[in-house]
Amino acid sequence: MAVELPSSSRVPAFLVLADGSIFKGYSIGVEGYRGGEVVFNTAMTGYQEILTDPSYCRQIVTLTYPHIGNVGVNQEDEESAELFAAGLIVREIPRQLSSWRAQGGLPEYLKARGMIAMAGVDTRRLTRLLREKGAQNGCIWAGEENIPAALEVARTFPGLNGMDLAKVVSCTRPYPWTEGVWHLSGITTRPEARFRVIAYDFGIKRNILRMLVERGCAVQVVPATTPAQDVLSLRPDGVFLSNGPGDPEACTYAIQAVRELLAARVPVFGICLGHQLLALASGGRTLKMKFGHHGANHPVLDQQTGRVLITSQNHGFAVDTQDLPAHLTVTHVSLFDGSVQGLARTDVPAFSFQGHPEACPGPHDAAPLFDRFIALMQESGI
Ligand SMILES: NC(=O)CC[C@H](N)C(=O)O
Repeated sequence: MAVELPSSSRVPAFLVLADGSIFKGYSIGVEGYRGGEVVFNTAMTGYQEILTDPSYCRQIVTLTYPHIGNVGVNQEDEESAELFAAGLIVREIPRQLSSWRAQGGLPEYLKARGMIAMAGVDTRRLTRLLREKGAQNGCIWAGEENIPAALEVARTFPGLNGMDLAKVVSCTRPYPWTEGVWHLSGITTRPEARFRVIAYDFGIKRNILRMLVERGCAVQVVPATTPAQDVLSLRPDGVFLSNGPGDPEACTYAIQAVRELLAARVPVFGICLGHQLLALASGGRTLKMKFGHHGANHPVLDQQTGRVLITSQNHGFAVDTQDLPAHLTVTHVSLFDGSVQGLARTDVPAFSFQGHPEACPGPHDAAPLFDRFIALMQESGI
């Protein structure tokens, strides 16, 4: 049951889009304002994973599912140490939590972590607008109303095109991922490490690191700007390219590094931004999508097996299908719009996926792609 706060104690909040549209509601986070690109996500679960996914840096996220916060928050569901989204917009916040895993409520968490967020918004109207016009720049504002000032912030936000944000969210120093594998029983185990993997942190999510460790990888995470020679000098069995925010074309240093790694024939696996970087380093191109893919039920066709995978997605750029170089094979396509969802190099051991095989809370249909990376390292090591 949702128990609403008395409206007199609510701080007003509003969203203004660059096209002048206004959405009013009330604050469920801290007071202040932020500009960003407004995107909608259709997932019914995983709001905490979304807020802490570094790929949402500079994006204001609206969730189409109307009740957000029902299961509260807990430490284990964070995909990184920070709340990276620029803002959160929901229809309704239930005041009563129902989960044995909850360690606290969402509004308290948003406030403690300095997030600007609002509820009471007609998220269906907002989503329809974004679908029709495409992702919009906007300003989320919590506190005393000042529409002209918010409109100015929305209109001066430069947009994500050309923005290199991987460098902004990446770790600044290399570190080993030391966490073991937890089990619901409360026991933590550490599978024997058989492969040395270097993971580029362009905005890496913790569940990726967990899935690599579960499969016998010892993982060293390195900053986004690490030169390929530094990575190769560690003689890794494989290199992982993480997800991350912003425009992939703007990450010129990473594109160069991936090119050198491919030339060295080290096994490479890329997810989302990592997939786009693999394409760019291989001579492909990327483009900005109208409103992107953000959800947890996107059907993707595996062209090799004919199987359909239900996948989690979060991207606003995509690999251009036009003029793909001959050494890139399209392994997966979106059944929503035919966009490229998976690539493999025909000449060197490298492949990538646009969606999220690590999706936590799922779906898990694409998880076997991690096993494919293990197999690739195994074959290459012989
Ligand atoms: N989740 C991601 O890695 C997103 C990749 C890229 N920033 C995009 O929007 O397409």
